[in-house]
Amino acid sequence: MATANKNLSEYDKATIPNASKFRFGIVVSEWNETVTEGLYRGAYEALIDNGVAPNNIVKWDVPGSFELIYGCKKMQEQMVSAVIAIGSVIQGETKHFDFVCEGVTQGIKDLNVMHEVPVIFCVLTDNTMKQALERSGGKHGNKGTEAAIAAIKMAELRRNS
Ligand SMILES: Nc1c(NC[C@H](O)[C@H](O)[C@H](O)CO)[nH]c(=O)[nH]c1=O
Ligand SMILES: CC(=O)[C@@H](O)COP(=O)(O)O
Repeated sequence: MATANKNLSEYDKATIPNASKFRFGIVVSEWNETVTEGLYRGAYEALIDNGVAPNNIVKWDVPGSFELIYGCKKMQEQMVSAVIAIGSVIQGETKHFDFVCEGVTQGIKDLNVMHEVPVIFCVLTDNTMKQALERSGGKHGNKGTEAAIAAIKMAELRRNS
């Protein structure tokens, strides 16, 4: 289903585990900061809405989405239940977009394979700034909210497995 056919911010609280026992690390790219800070707000608010204490949310900033890989690796070493990687990659004039997107995708996948702490992929890969803004608190909702719910569910799965 395309994002255009669903609102990224919608969730049924009755289906979400209580997250008061969890601690989350959020690593945020500074590239396209208007977008990434909007994603962070969505994630933070959803975690709080589901019982996470403010002092159990740790935020680190990194220069760009490619640095999310190293930042999330180091965040996994903290005492956290799950990590959320937040970035916004927007197509420019060259193929750099393709390499950044592929590199970050593979890097975050590798972190999930190699280490115990789940890393949630909250990296927008858009053709335009308009698309990115629409998915970070605009008409399509907020992918940060979606990522926070995924983080809670994966933290619960890790706790029970
Ligand atoms: N163009 C975008 C970048 N590029 C920067 C890279 O992520 C990286 O920081 C640089 O190559 C140094 O290693 N990053 C984004 O997050 N979004 C972009 O649109
Ligand atoms: C994703 C990028 O690195 C890209 O936005 C950079 O723009 P350009 O391809 O025009 O150098």
